[in-house]
Amino acid sequence: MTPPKRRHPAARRRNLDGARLTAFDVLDGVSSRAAYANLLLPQLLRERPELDERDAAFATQLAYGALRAQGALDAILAGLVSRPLGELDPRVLDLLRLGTYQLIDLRVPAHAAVDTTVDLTRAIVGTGASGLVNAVLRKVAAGGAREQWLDALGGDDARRLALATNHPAWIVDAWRDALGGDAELEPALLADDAAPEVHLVARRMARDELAAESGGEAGPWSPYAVRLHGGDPGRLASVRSGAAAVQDEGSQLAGLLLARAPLEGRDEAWLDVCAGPGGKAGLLAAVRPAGVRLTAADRATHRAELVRAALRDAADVEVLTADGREPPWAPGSFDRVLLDAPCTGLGALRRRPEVRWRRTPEDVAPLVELQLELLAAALAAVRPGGVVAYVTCSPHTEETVGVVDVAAARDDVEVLPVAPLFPEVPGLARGRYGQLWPHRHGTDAMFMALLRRTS
Ligand SMILES: C[S@@+](CC[C@H](N)C(=O)[O-])C[C@H]1O[C@@H](n2cnc3c(N)ncnc32)[C@H](O)[C@@H]1O
Repeated sequence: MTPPKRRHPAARRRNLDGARLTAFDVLDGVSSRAAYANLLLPQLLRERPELDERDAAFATQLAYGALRAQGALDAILAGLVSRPLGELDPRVLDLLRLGTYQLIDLRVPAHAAVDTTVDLTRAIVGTGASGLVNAVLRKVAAGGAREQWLDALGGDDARRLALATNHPAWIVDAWRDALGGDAELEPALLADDAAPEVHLVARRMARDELAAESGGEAGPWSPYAVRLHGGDPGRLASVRSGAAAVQDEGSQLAGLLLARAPLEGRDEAWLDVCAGPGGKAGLLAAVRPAGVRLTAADRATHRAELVRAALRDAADVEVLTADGREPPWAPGSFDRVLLDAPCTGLGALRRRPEVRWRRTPEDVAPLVELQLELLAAALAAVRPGGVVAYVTCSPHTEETVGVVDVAAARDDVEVLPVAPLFPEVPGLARGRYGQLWPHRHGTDAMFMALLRRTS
């Protein structure tokens, strides 16, 4: 006898609001499989052609918004659920976050936000959980919008700033420290929380042509940058062909730093020691003078493969899978070395909405150790007189100024100030080093330093 078919809740998903279901699937992938929202969401949207442009935009707003706002959402929910949030079924917690985000941030009318979330809960988790979700979301709705909720949650100014700007407290502290005080802290954090514009880089085409093709505008700092206000850059023929690529304008400046560094003597061999997935290597290959050979390495095989793909049309390049600390190249082989070091990524949070909650202060020390080793190895890889550009997509003082100051203290190393190489970029100097900020420059918070081997 065939056993009776059990109706799995997923079978009822068909009748659900597609945008909200997709947003839930993103939150669920992030919580249960440590997925990256910026990779998972586009994949789900491709797999669900029934979602029109408006649905896709709403799913994106919901998923990214709820992930960014997780700190405030959880602070609200913790006061309304009798158990610690960590003891809830993770799917129920994600559904509560989605509903709460709609109520306090998007101001979706209570009946729509609550009813659709209860429907999702019934279909995905079961009827038992839908009662809890209904009761909690009604209390959220009764508490008003985000401002009222933040007032009700109370706490000191630091907690309020962290909740209001959607950052964990330790990241707020790191940004305050890097900015040198409170004066610009709130605008900086708000800019770090806002959805970024898409920036393109014109690698093997004129920037004007790229602007015309994409409908974007020339970026203010990099001579290769075009900024887009919307649309899918993957649809552009020049991006498909590799003549252009998506790249934050700050990352473009970090690559240009290496190319612009003053250098005496031989200038034939450049190295990008942490090159994967190949963004900066692609720009370096395009802007290097004729006769320069570019070597690009990455420790991870799959990242080195991505570099190979990014450089597929470039002549005189070599891509290696190599650990920059135990390199296959001889000491002093290169004239210019870019070290775009692995880091916490605290300066690129606006692109990866969930990363701020995944990172912890304990991540910093092991990264600093790696960064110090890689920087020492990068300095060994350049000839006397050669230059090393040290770059991170984080403003955290320990992995930026802290790391470079150690190398700068050596007798055979001299610091070359960054800001004079970019006279067109105001507010760039961080002492002798350079620091871009989303609220000042509309870029990721990239840190840049330039060192010369003197002997
Ligand atoms: C910030 S990413 C580089 C981004 C890249 N420069 C770009 O613009 O596309 C850092 C890279 O360093 C690589 N990495 C980490 N440790 C390394 C090591 N010891 N040697 C070489 N590469 C390493 C990681 O695999 C990662 O791809």
